[in-house]
Amino acid sequence: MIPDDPIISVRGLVTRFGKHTVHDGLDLDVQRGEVIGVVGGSGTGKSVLLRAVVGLLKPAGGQITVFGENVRDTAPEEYRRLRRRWGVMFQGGALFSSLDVQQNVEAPMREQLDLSPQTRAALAAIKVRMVGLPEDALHKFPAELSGGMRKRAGFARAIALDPEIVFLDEPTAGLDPIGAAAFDTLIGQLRRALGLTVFLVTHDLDSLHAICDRVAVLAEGRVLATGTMAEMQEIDHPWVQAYFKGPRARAALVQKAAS
Ligand SMILES: Nc1ncnc2c1ncn2[C@@H]1O[C@H](COP(=O)(O)OP(=O)(O)OP(=O)(O)O)[C@@H](O)[C@H]1O
Repeated sequence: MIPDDPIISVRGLVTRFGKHTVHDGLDLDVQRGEVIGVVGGSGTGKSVLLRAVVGLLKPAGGQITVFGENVRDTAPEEYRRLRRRWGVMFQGGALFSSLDVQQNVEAPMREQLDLSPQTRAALAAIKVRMVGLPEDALHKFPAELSGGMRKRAGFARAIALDPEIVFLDEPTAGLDPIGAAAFDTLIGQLRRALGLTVFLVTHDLDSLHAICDRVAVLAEGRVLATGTMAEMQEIDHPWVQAYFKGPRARAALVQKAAS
């Protein structure tokens, strides 16, 4: 792969559930090392796009390559090898409720790597520390954690295998503004420290301002526009105007200017 190739490339993606077409010829490129924020109205297919890119959902058409490899048509062993290079945090953290935090973080390691229990435990402890959880969180079950701690634990699991890309589905949803800002800071810090590419599905304008290099707007079954937050101001589309120039957008801008 030549270095300037996109790390993720989606061409002509079509996804359907029965007669309902979610994506109808969607194109998107993500460059290595960038944080891209995927936004769009409810039900426009942001999570479905994420699931298609990581190979959890079979599209009706189009092509998706990650690291230059075709995700859709890989052999199981090849897909397993690809999956090792990315981490996913689904909505709400999506932890296994019957496993404690250490076991949750170890889960991808058990599946993908042949490590001794001691090494796994040591690596899980490092990941938990990296996401800012206290050491005693390791032996807590998801139900014993706050929403913010659960998200951090989900993030620790997403980086368990030292991925090159992390996919985060609405990581700040449901957090109070202080917790959400702290989570944005964490994403920014880990992105810099680990050289991550971040595919971030979000509704959170503050997150877009704080950590995204570029935004991709989903509407009408495709990516309507991509660009910086400043470039979004210039897009002449009713949803884009309402979202990026509405009262919440102005509040987020004021907050950014003050920070
Ligand atoms: N497994 C499924 N079976 C049937 N329909 C589905 C399935 N998953 C998603 N959909 C439909 O696909 C559309 C897009 O869903 P998706 O979850 O990607 O939306 P979204 O943009 O992430 O929305 P939100 O911002 O509300 O989370 C919705 O109409 C949803 O009902």
